[in-house]
Amino acid sequence: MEKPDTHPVVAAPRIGVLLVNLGTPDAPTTEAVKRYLKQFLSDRRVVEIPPLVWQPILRGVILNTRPQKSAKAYSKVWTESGSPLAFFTIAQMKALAERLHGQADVRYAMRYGNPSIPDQLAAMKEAGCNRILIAPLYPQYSGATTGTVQDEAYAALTKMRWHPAIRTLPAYHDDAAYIAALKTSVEASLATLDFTPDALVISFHGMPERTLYLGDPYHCHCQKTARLLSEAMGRELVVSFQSRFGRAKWLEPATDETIMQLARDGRKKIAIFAPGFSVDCLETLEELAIQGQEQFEEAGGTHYAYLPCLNDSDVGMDMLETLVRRELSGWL
Ligand SMILES: C=CC1=C(C)c2cc3[nH]c(cc4nc(cc5[nH]c(cc1n2)c(C)c5CCC(=O)O)C(CCC(=O)O)=C4C)c(C)c3C=C
Ligand SMILES: [Fe+2]
Ligand SMILES: [Fe+2]
Repeated sequence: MEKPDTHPVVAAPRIGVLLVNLGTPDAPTTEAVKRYLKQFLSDRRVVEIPPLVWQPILRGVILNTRPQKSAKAYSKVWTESGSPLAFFTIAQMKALAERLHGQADVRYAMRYGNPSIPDQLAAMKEAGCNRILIAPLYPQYSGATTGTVQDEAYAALTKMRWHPAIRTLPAYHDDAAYIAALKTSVEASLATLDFTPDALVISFHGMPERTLYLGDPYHCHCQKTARLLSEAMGRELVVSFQSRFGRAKWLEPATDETIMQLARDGRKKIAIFAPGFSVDCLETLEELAIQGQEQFEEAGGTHYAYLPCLNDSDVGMDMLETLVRRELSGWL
């Protein structure tokens, strides 16, 4: 390499915080959803079937059928500001940046779609961030969520000559700040209802059941969140797992079957919430709030309420600020 005339520019050092969520299509169209699902469902942390077997199924069947169906579902919850998952994640980033008073460069990335983790890490490095906290926004750890975010970040670092120091936010499924925020948020939402629920359902995104036996802690993390919240609230919570995908057996009981059974058992008024999602998204606003209500009423239920995620609420941001400041200790 030819020797340049000047020393390379070295930016003033900064602390960076990168909030990372799952990602979402760029638009509620078949094409955009297809692009998104192709990247998402090609992640070997998400679908643990050998690519030689899986890719022909994905490209031949799934990507020719599911995008159209999913695009219809997305269009029911899409807003003027775009996908709910994206705009709530951006709102969280802005609120956290404000709370950290310029002490850190706060950005966000998506594991699938845009902005990508490698692009954001490169931009932060360029801006001088030599210490970066990567915060996957998943309270419960799973290889398919937290694990793959960390894989992607570490892979991006292999392209950098001068690494920033890296910290990662651990799963916070049993953190007192998280449980307290959920209790406050759920109780505040319940107080706005014009009925008293006969049952309170806590729904987590599902995973293939075999991941539990392979050592993924996700199932235990969900159960522990539910137990701690139930103890904190002093009331029973009915645990279930939603969004089944594919033919394998998933964690049970399934949310749709659970709510229909509650109606059949005479529990005609229910409220449901999903604390495994940091922000509201397709899986909560369409599957729980819309489809869930239809299923419950078809089974004879009379009163149904979906309670929102923490999103960028004050109580949710108090919690996120507590977690982030803790991980930044010694840096800030
Ligand atoms: C919160 C944790 C999540 C886990 C665990 C998870 C596992 C998981 N998901 C799929 C397949 C799909 N998930 C989809 C949407 C989706 N999933 C999560 C979160 C978790 N997924 C979120 C936040 C979202 C919503 C995204 C949005 O844009 O709002 C979808 C796409 C939608 C659809 O076509 O139904 C698929 C597909 C698998 C296979 C899996 C476990 C291995
Ligand atoms: Fe999912
Ligand atoms: Fe378990």
